[in-house]
Amino acid sequence: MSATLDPSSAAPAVKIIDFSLFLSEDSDTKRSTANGILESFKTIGFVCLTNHGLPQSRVDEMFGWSKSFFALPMEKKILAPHPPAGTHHRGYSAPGREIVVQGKYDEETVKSLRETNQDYKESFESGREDDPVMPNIWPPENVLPGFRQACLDFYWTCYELEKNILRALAVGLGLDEEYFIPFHGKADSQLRLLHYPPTRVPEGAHNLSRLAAHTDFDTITILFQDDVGGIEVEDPNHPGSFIPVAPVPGAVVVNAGDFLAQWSNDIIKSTMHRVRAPPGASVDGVVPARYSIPYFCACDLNLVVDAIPGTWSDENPKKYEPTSVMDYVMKRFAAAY
Ligand SMILES: O=C(O)CCC(=O)C(=O)O
Ligand SMILES: [Fe+2]
Repeated sequence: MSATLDPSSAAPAVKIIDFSLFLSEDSDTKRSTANGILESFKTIGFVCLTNHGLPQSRVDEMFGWSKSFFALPMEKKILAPHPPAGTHHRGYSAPGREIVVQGKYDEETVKSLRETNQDYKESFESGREDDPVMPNIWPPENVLPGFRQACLDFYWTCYELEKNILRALAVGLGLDEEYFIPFHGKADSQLRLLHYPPTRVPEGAHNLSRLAAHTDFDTITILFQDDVGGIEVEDPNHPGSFIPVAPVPGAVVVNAGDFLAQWSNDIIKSTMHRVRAPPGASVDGVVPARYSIPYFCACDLNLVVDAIPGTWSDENPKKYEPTSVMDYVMKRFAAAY
């Protein structure tokens, strides 16, 4: 049912679980698969799911749209500008320096990026079209015809997978399979397209950072990645030491966010992760581009949630007060931008 990515390492590698076993009709198989997923969330906060039911052709298509969007000239991409405030997290964010986008990588630039640990990426964020809190910001339709609809279609496809993973978590926690669904009924999620441009690695330099270590602050994140690699997860037993999550064809990487950790009274872990230019991936000193697509699943913003039943007891009391999702999420968005 499951395997580890790096059996030779003492670190608890991220488990690979065949999600079709949860989707099966057999209740024992379902339960043991759900238990495996929950166990991964409790130990390392990450799991890799194969056979998750979202057709690979849809994923490939979305990566195609992402490449087309990021390949547009800068003056077109900034027609969908991310607003200055992080609390309206939609639209296009350029890399810290335009020189990076234009592909002029001089050693000084790379060095200073590395020293300041500046994230070396560009992104495009979208959500559901009728979101009153964060309306979408699209490029004009004629800039990339079909892009808007493709993002929306993929968003709703991810929402189906989100609900199935939430069902597995509920079963793992011994709750009714539908427990988490009404908390995520509005689909207040966010689809993020990410492009890490090719990077020249100066001679002697190691471990170029593409995305600084952070935790996500949602319920769960579903990550689609290309085959370049580079995402790494902090080893819970050795803080400061990171474990690579190798790309598995057709799989998604799923991780718990801070909101779920808190909601679960901290029995589930939200683990630090980062993206680095994978060592050994460079060709003539240039690390290839990385494309990834995280889909962040959040609770409905209008709700107030209290600790999940079964995660607290007299011996292990609730650690947190009931929390307004809107307050929690907005504070984090404001701080992140
Ligand atoms: O690009 C990746 O694989 C990671 C993205 C990520 O962790 C994030 O956007 O929060
Ligand atoms: Fe993340």
